[in-house]
Amino acid sequence: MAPAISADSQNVTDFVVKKGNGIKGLAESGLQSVPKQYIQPLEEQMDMQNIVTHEFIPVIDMSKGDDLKLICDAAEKWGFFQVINHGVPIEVLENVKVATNSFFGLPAEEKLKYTKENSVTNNVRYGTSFVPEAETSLEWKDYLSLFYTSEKEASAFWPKECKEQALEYMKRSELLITRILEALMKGLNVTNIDAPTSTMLMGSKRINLNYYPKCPNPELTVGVGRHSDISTITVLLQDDIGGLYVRGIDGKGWIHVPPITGSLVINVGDALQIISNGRYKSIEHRVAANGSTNRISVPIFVNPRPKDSIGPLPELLEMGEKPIYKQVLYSDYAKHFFNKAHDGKKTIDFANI
Ligand SMILES: O=C(O)CCC(=O)C(=O)O
Ligand SMILES: [Fe+2]
Repeated sequence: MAPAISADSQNVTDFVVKKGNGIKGLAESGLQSVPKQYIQPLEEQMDMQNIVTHEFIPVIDMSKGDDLKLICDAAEKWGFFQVINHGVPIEVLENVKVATNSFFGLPAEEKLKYTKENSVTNNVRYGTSFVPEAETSLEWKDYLSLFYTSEKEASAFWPKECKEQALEYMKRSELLITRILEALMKGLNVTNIDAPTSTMLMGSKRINLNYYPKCPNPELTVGVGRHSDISTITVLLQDDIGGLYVRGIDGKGWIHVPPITGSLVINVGDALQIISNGRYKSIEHRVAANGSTNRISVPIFVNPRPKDSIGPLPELLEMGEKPIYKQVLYSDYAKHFFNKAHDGKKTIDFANI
C-alpha cells in the first residue's frame, strides 16, 4: 500500500502531531519505513548484543506474607520488580486494556479534542512521542495522560471510552500501592507515616494509556527512550507482547521484563530515590519498538503533589545520614523532566546537593 502522506518531514509532523493521527495513524497508513525523524542516533538504537539473559528482576508473590523484605531488597538492588497475587482483580486489568484499545481506536478528529492545543483541561492530554517540540528524534508511541484530581473532574473530562475503566484500575490499586509504600518505609525504619509523609509519597496520581503501534523498522527507533520515572513508585500494567527493558544492576546491559499474565510491574521513581536519600533506586528503562505487533501499557505514576517539597526524609537525617539530595519543589522537578527529551538518569541531577 502506498503511504497516505509523503515522507517529507513537515508533512509527517503535521499528520502525526498536529492533525491528531498519532504514530498509530502513520503506521496504519501502510508506511514501508520509519520517517527520518524517528531514526534514533546509533547509540540509542536497541543493540541485541546488550541484552542480559542471565539476570531477572524479582517476581514477588504478595499472598505469602514474606513480601516486606523482598520488596525492600528489590527496590534497593533492582529498582524494579513484578508482583503477583496483588489483589487487583484480573477483570479490572483486562477492562483497562480493552478501554485503551477503544480510546486509540477512535478517529483522529475525536482524539484531537484532547491534544495540548484543544483539551479543555491540562489534566487530560492526548499526545505522541514524549515532547516532540524538544526532541531531535521522536519516539514510536502515542499516549493519553490523565492526571487525577477528583472523581468529579474525571467524570466530567476524561474520555468516555476509558474513564470508568481507568478510574477503577486506579481505585483498585490503592491498597497495593499503600502496602508497597508502607513496606518500603518500614525498610527505612520509618514506621509512623504521618500526613505530610503520606502526601509526599502518594499525594497525587497520573495514569497513562500508552499505545505502541507495529513499526516497519523497529531496530532504528524506540518505543520510549532511556529514562527514569519521576514518581515515587510506578505501577505498570503491560500486555503480553513484551519490550520493556531495564538497566542491569552494574549499569551495563538491559534486562527484559517478561510479561506475566495478571502481574503488575512496580518500579521506583526519582521522587522515592530522593526521599530515601538514595537507598531505593530509580532505574533507567526503555521500550523497544515492535516489528510484528502493536503493544499497550498502562502505568499509574504515584507522585507527590505538585506543591510538595521533597527531600531526604528527616528520620534518615536524624539517624545520622548525610543528605545527598536537596529539597526541591515537586512541580519544579516535574517541569524540568517534561521540558526536555528523555535523557536517561540525568533528571535527578536537578536535586543533587
Ligand atoms: O510501556 C512500558 O512498558 C513502560 C512505559 C514507561 O516507561 C513510561 O511510561 O514511563
Ligand atoms: Fe517509565
